[in-house]
Amino acid sequence: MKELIIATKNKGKMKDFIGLFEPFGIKVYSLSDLSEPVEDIEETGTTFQENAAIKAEAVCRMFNIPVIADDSGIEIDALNGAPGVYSARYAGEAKDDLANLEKVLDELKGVPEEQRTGRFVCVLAIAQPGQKTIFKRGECEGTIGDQAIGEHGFGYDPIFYPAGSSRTMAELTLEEKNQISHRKNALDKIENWVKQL
Ligand SMILES: O=c1[nH]c(=O)c2ncn([C@@H]3O[C@H](COP(=O)(O)OP(=O)(O)OP(=O)(O)O)[C@@H](O)[C@H]3O)c2[nH]1
Ligand SMILES: [Mg+2]
Repeated sequence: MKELIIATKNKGKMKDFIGLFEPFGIKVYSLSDLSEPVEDIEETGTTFQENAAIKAEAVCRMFNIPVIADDSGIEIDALNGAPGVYSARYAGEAKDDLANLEKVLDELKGVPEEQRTGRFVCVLAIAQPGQKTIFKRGECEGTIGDQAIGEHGFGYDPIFYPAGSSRTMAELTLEEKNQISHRKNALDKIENWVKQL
């Protein structure tokens, strides 16, 4: 079976990726799956693209093989695009999914439904030895609810209604999320690269 390293330690992202790469017959490994421990990579960028590049290129240099990184987040229009690039740490360095979504719900208190629009964004970076890094962006439009509903997924999934859906992203099965997500939409754009692996 073909193998690929994803430069992430996020278990929720990895679940998505395992499902997304399975149809290609590719087994994906996160940085937590490797026998050599990889130190946390500091995300010093101010854009998804910068952070995706930092993660993919650092791990590509370590192992000298092609690596994919995902930098992602949720942009909420009524919050001027926040949490955006800072989604993982919105409520503090602990990267606490529940605290993050509660902070968003708090900040959106009193904001009417039609103004609760936003989107998930995913930028994938492919770093390959001796080559320029490639970037592809995927988005998933939707609205933000007023309470957390659903057990699947991670992050802000329990408060995010994909456009046209009466269920939150966390009420969808992994297979359903993987048909419409920002991650799927970004991965579709590198399908040819994935197929030639
Ligand atoms: O509900 C969600 N469903 C998703 O599908 C999703 N994708 C991203 N996010 C949010 O954005 C942060 C990524 O930040 P991020 O790209 O810096 O990753 P991270 O720091 O968690 O892990 P790593 O990949 O850097 O190791 C995550 O923690 C989440 O808060 C999502 N939330
Ligand atoms: Mg991160």
